[in-house]
Amino acid sequence: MVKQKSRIVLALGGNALQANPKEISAEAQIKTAKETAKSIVDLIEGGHEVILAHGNGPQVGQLVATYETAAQSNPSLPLMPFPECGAMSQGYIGYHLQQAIRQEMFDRKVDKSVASIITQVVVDEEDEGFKNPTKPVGSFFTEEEAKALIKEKGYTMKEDSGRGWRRVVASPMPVDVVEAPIIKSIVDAGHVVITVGGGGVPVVNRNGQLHGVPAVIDKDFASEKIAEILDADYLIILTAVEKVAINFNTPNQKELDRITIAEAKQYIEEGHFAPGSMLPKVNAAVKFVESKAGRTALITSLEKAMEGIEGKTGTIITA
Ligand SMILES: Nc1ncnc2c1ncn2[C@@H]1O[C@H](COP(=O)(O)OP(=O)(O)O)[C@@H](O)[C@H]1O
Ligand SMILES: NC(=O)OP(=O)(O)O
Repeated sequence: MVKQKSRIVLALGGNALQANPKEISAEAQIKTAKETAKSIVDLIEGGHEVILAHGNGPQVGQLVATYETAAQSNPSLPLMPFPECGAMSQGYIGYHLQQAIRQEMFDRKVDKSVASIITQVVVDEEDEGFKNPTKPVGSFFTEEEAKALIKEKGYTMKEDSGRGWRRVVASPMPVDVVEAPIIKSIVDAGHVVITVGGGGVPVVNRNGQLHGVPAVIDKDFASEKIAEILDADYLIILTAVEKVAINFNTPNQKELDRITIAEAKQYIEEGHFAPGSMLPKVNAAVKFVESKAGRTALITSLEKAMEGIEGKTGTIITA
């Protein structure tokens, strides 16, 4: 599917960072990042320009909750706001990916550098997303545990795609990527960049000054935004499933191979994709393909990334 020497924005889903979503430890993430790096360096070795984005839902939720728990037992400890936790998550996830990719490139004698950029993403203060929290973060809970957390901490909690209950937070749409010129210069220089981690730290522009806001941008939409800005040829969203399905999790489930944006929009309208999980991926793919002629999006699993790129599997979204 992918032409030689393409510019590809690769959005890494949660399973590219933790094999087990219930275990959000540094050790587990380092191990998974090493596996993930292999698929990424396959692409780089294939001559493509790769821009990496990644999620942070489990990590940012864990960081915020850890500070809350610490402050409960010791009120002299400060709470850490969402934007700061978002920046921390970008830092340590980027560090794990950087180490893994650097090593994999070194082992394969690929002469490139890799760096992550703490990326700020501008959002609109009036975005409807601030009124209706939709972005699942942190760990999974049972319904009973979730109800206790709603009562005790005032969290908004929702069921997440049949996998359990999670805290949900505001998720405004990305408007612009503050560090885009630096990101572009790294890509143009032939190096590998990790950016818009966790969708980027959400900031609002008040009279020219940037202020962090408590929200978590969806990394699929932020990946789409940077893909447009960098004039990428492909947006590839890697997640836990090989293909997008209609009638998902029902006896009539049908996996989709190649769909047009018109078909994708029809399936969205019919409610086939779960909000907070598959829906933003399909919406981001549609937005990217619509943004300029010749752009293609692919949604597949990390394990099948190379086959997907060769056009052998995954769900391909074209004009
Ligand atoms: N229609 C659908 N087709 C395929 N997967 C779906 C669909 N609707 C919901 N899902 C779920 O969405 C998940 C991907 O979303 P999520 O786990 O939030 O992504 P990420 O990999 O970015 O963390 C899949 O693993 C699957 O469980
Ligand atoms: N920020 C974000 O979209 O994270 P996840 O992909 O982990 O949900």
